[in-house]
Amino acid sequence: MTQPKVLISDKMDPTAAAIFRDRGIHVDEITGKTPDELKAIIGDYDGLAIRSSTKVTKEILDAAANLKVVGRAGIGVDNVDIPSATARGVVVMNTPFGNSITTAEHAIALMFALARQLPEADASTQAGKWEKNRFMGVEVTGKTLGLIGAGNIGSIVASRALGLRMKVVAYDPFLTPERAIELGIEKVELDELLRRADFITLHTPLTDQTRNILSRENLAKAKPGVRIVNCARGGLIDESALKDGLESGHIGGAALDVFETEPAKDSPLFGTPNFISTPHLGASTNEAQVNVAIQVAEQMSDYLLLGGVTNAINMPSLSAEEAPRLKPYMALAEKLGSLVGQLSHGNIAGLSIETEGAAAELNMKPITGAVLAGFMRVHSDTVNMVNAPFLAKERGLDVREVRHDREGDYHTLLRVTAETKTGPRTVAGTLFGNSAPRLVELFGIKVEADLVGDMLYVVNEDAPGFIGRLGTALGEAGINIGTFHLGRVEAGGEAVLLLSVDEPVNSDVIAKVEALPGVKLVRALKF
Ligand SMILES: NC(=O)C1=CN([C@@H]2O[C@H](COP(=O)(O)OP(=O)(O)OC[C@H]3O[C@@H](n4cnc5c(N)ncnc54)[C@H](O)[C@@H]3O)[C@@H](O)[C@H]2O)C=CC1
Ligand SMILES: O=C(O)CCC(=O)C(=O)O
Repeated sequence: MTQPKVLISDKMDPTAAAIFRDRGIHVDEITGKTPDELKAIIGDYDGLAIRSSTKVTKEILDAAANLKVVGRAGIGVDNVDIPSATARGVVVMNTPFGNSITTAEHAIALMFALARQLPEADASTQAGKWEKNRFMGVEVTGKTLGLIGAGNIGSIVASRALGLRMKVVAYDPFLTPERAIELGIEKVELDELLRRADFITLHTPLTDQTRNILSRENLAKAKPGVRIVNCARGGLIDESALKDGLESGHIGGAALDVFETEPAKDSPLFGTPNFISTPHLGASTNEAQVNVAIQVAEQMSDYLLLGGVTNAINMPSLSAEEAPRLKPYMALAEKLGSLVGQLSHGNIAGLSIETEGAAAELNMKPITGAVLAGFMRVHSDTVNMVNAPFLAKERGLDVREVRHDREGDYHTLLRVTAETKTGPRTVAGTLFGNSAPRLVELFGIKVEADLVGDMLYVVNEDAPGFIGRLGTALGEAGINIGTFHLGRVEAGGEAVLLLSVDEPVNSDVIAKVEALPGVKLVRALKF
């Protein structure tokens, strides 16, 4: 295996680079590049570690010929074009918990800063004004905090607010009543939250549903004097309506850590009364940055070195411990998927993937991903385990997974059945010595073959002399046979031949084999 290369393109705690080096990965830390500069160098790297400054656009991904993984040292992945990454088979990972406490603490800090006008009071005091009567604050005790989004960060904010003796109401369509009880908060609809909250804090990702959630219309519904904190994402609040609300006094204060456009160097909100801002500092503590740096470097190294997948946005998880055990199964799965794909010519409406024996105890998602990758790679060489499930869904392929508890003929078995117009067609394989993939069933006929390199698949009437004629036809074309596998249901019936050959079989040779007496089907295969 060649040494993988990782680029760290945003400022990151040095622990990340140290971990990559310790694990034998070459790492370059090159920050502050323009998109064009990044495009020029990204082709060299297998991994890209980022925070929020690097924008991983389709253009960057198109230039990233070797890229396998993007690791976000943080939570939000809105700076990564996930569909393009998925289409290119690049895994995108984040570190969902490493900076949550820190960000929740920043929201609480901003809430206090608003309640007591700390930035203005500080500026005035340091300007020698001593304006004791100008700064009259409010207590938070007994007030209602409205949480929009009660996930990881929102629930930490809730626990801190309850500790401050606030009442907490939350709007989050995915918050279950049981979880709300567990958190000690009240689940409400957005309108009720707006009507009741003295403070509002936002903790949702930016999605089509949350964009502009505090729109002009919703801000108008808020309780007069409400103080608003946003440490989640710019775009959740209509910034121009927020400015109008602050100027009219309907909104008592607003603290933004995040802006519609970042870096926010000349926001119209600057200078508005009771407005406070920080430059996207939510995650900026020593503790959080060490946490996310360690996590991202470990996760990316596990993927690049062992195939382990943790916290991926576009792929199911696969632990670094499971990965080596699954590796031979994935090779078998890919070969079986590829065999079905090569022999089907696109006439397949669905695939059923079954495991039996030892295979039935394994995490099936990666196995399914590998079957689909093998199956679809027949038509596109950019398909891999990351994008195959998405492509299969796009194509409307019905994919089923079945685990069997029963004992079969083999200690471990993987079976792939294609639903074709002419009925189900099944191939199955096992692992010899727990590591070597072998085909053991081909469309109902028992065979035993290694699917490797160039191969020839022939269906013929089982009759004396056929094998000799086939050998002569291939020999005359200068094609050497490496291995020869024969299977049949009964003597004199239909037989299948699977040959490995030392060179590719071209269409002229296929035509010659097709012309042999008793031949029903010939296909050249490649693994
Ligand atoms: N300012 C900063 O430096 C940081 C900002 N963040 C941002 O904070 C946000 C929240 O992070 P986490 O709590 O870790 O995410 P999370 O995924 O744990 O929680 C998000 C919550 O939003 C809820 N939600 C989704 N759609 C909603 C909708 N339409 N209305 C109401 N609620 C909705 C979800 O159900 C979920 O409970 C993310 O956008 C993240 O990027 C995270 C870390 C640092
Ligand atoms: O890395 C940062 O400073 C930003 C963190 C953030 O916004 C996130 O984790 O979503």
